[in-house]
Amino acid sequence: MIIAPNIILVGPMGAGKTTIGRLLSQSLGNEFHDSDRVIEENAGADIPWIFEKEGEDGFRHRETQALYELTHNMDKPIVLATGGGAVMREENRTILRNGGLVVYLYATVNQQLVRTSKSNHRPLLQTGNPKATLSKLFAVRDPLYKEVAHIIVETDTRHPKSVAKKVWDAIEQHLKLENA
Ligand SMILES: Nc1ncnc2c1ncn2[C@@H]1O[C@H](COP(=O)(O)OP(=O)(O)OP(=O)(O)O)[C@@H](O)[C@H]1O
Ligand SMILES: O=C(O)C1=C[C@@H](O)[C@@H](O)[C@H](O)C1
Ligand SMILES: [Mg+2]
Repeated sequence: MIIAPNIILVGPMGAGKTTIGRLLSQSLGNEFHDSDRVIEENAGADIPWIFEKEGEDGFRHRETQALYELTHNMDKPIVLATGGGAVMREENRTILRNGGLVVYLYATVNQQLVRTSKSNHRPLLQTGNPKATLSKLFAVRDPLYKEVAHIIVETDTRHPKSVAKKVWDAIEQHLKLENA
C-alpha cells in the first residue's frame, strides 16, 4: 500500500481545492485542513474582515504563518487546501514545494467564474467585472501554480467525486514512479 505524504492542493479560486481536498481526505482517512479556515480561526475573524481591516498584505502575512504551521506542526500527513493566492509569495512557494506533494487543480477562467459566482466571500472578486479579475489573476498565477506543482490535474469533470478520483490516480502514479 502506498502511504501518501502531505497532499497540498493549489489553484485558482473555484478550482475546487476545498471541495476536492475534503473528498480526498475522506477516502484516505487523513485529516483535512484548509489554510483559509486556519487564517480565520487564528484571526478570530473572517476573510472579508481581514482584507478590510488589514489589507491584502495583512492577509498574506497571516497566510504565510498558516502555511508554515500546517506543513511543520502536524504529527501525521494531512490533506491541505490552500487559498487561491497562496503561491504569490516566494517564501510560500518554498514552504509548499517542500511541505508535501503539490497538486495544481487546473480550471479555465469560465469554470472559475461559474464556481465562484454562488458566494460573495472572496474579497478580490467584489469588483464590477469578476471575469476580467479572474483572467488577470490567472495570467499572473498560472505560471506560479505550475512552478510549485508536482502534478497538474484538470478539473473539467462535472462531478467533484470524479475529480477526486482523478487526483488520487495521478498521485498514485507519481508516487509509484518516484519509488520505482
Ligand atoms: N469539479 C467540480 N465541478 C463542479 N463544481 C465544482 C467542482 N469543484 C468544485 N465545485 C464547486 O465550486 C464551488 C467552489 O469550490 P471550492 O470552494 O472548493 O473552490 P476553492 O478552489 O477552494 O476556492 P478558493 O480559492 O476561493 O478557496 C463550490 O460550490 C463547489 O461545490
Ligand atoms: O485568490 C486569492 O487571492 C484568494 C483566494 C481565497 O481562497 C482566499 O485565500 C482569499 O479570498 C484570497
Ligand atoms: Mg477553498
